[in-house]
Amino acid sequence: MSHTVIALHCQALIKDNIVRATILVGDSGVGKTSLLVQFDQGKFIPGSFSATVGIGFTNKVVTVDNVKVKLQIWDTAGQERFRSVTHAYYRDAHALLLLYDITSKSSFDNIRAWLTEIHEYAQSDVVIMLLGNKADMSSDRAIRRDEGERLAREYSVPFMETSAKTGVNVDLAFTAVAKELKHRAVQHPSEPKFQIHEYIEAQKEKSGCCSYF
Ligand SMILES: Nc1nc2c(ncn2[C@@H]2O[C@H](COP(=O)(O)OP(=O)(O)OP(=O)(O)O)[C@@H](O)[C@H]2O)c(=O)[nH]1
Repeated sequence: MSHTVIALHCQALIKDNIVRATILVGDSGVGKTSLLVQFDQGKFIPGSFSATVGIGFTNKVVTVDNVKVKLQIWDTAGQERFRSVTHAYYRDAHALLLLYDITSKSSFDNIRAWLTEIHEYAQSDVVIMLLGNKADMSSDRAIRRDEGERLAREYSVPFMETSAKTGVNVDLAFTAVAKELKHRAVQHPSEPKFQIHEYIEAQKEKSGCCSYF
């Protein structure tokens, strides 16, 4: 087969474009903007913290099983005074990444309040993922990994620890969400139901991620 034919064949396999809105929420300073910059540009900008004002926006395409999933990612401001702006975006969100900072007990304690808000304003079938960010800062850790796991189990949501600084699990978090959204949109009858928890565990094992923490 010539290169041209192979290219055309591959293009034909990319059947659908799925566009899905994903929003990042959590207390101010937990690392939402940094996580998005790491996912989008593969870099971490250290230095002074500049809080998001209102809302930021980035488009990112993830190819899942030959289907392009365009994630429209909304980076919300964690500060209380922007909360009404954030609420307006919940309704249209297909997925929500909810972050706390593993070095901040208050950001973890506030997760229950965030989940209450999400259940009040978002669609009932929204995909939610809980992320414990700043996993590279193990010497300042205030929340053990098993505490994050337990909270996630209580709310039946997938969980992982991430580091926007080192990039650990950042791609995995967004890819797992994109896969779940793709499978919900394009589910072939012969395909078994996608299990996001199983996918995450299998990927973590493959990368040996968790020994980093
Ligand atoms: N060590 C470390 N620092 C991080 C990580 N993620 C973010 N930070 C730092 O934490 C601070 C806050 O990060 P942001 O990404 O601005 O936090 P945010 O959640 O977007 O904050 P708001 O915009 O106010 O809601 C910055 O100084 C970042 O450099 C991480 O994974 N590891």
